[in-house]
Amino acid sequence: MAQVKICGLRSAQHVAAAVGAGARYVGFVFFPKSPRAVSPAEAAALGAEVPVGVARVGLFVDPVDALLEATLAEAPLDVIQLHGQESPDRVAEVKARFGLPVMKAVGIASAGDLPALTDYGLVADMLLVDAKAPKDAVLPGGNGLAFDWRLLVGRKWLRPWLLAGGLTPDNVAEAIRLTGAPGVDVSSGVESAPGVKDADLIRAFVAGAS
Ligand SMILES: O=C(O)c1ccccc1N[C@@H]1O[C@H](COP(=O)(O)O)[C@@H](O)[C@H]1O
Repeated sequence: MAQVKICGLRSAQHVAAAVGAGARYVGFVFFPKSPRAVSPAEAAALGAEVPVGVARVGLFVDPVDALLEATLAEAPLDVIQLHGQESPDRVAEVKARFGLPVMKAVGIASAGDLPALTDYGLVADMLLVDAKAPKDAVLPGGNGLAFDWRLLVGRKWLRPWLLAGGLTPDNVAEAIRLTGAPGVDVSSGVESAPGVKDADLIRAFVAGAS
C-alpha cells in the first residue's frame, strides 16, 4: 500500500476520517490565500486528535522564520512542507533551524522540471512531486491539476517521495501503478467544494491507494 497524506484538513471529523482510514500523514495549511488555511490554534486542536504514528505536516509557502517560529510555538508539527519557491539553500536552512524533517514540493510540467528533484533530494528529507501551478494561479498547489505521470516512469530520487496533483479516488490506483509512487498526497480530490473535505471521499481515496 502506498502511504497516504490527506492535506488541507480543517475539522476534527475529517482528521478522524483520514486517520481511521489509514492515512500516514495529515496536512494543515498555513497559507492565508488558501480556502484550506487554518490558524496555529486550530491546527493545535486538530493535531491533538492525531495518534502517534501519523505525522502532522504543516504546509507553508515561502515562509519567513518568524512565521515558522510563531506557528511551531503554538501547533506541534512533525514535518514542515515547503510549497513555494524555496531554494535548496533555504530548505537546508529551515531544516537546520527548526530541527524538523522537511518535505519539499517540486512542480512538474515537463521533463525539464525533473532535475530539480535531484537538486532538492540533496537537502530535503522527502520530495512532493506535484503538478506545476499555472503562472496566474492564486495557489501554488491544491488546484486539482495533474501532470503527465508518464514523465516519472523509471525515475528514482535520493529521497522518499509522494505523488500529488489532481489525484482522486478514481485515479489514484492508476497513478500509483504507472509511477510506482511509494506515497500519494491529495487535497481538492477529496473535497465536495473548495476547502470542504468529504469523509466518504477520504475513505475512498485511501482504499484506492491500498
Ligand atoms: O491545498 C492547498 O490549499 C495548497 C495551498 C498552497 C500550496 C499547496 C497546497 N496544496 C498541496 O497541493 C497538493 C496538490 O493538491 P490537489 O490534490 O491537486 O488539490 C496537495 O496534495 C497539497 O499538498
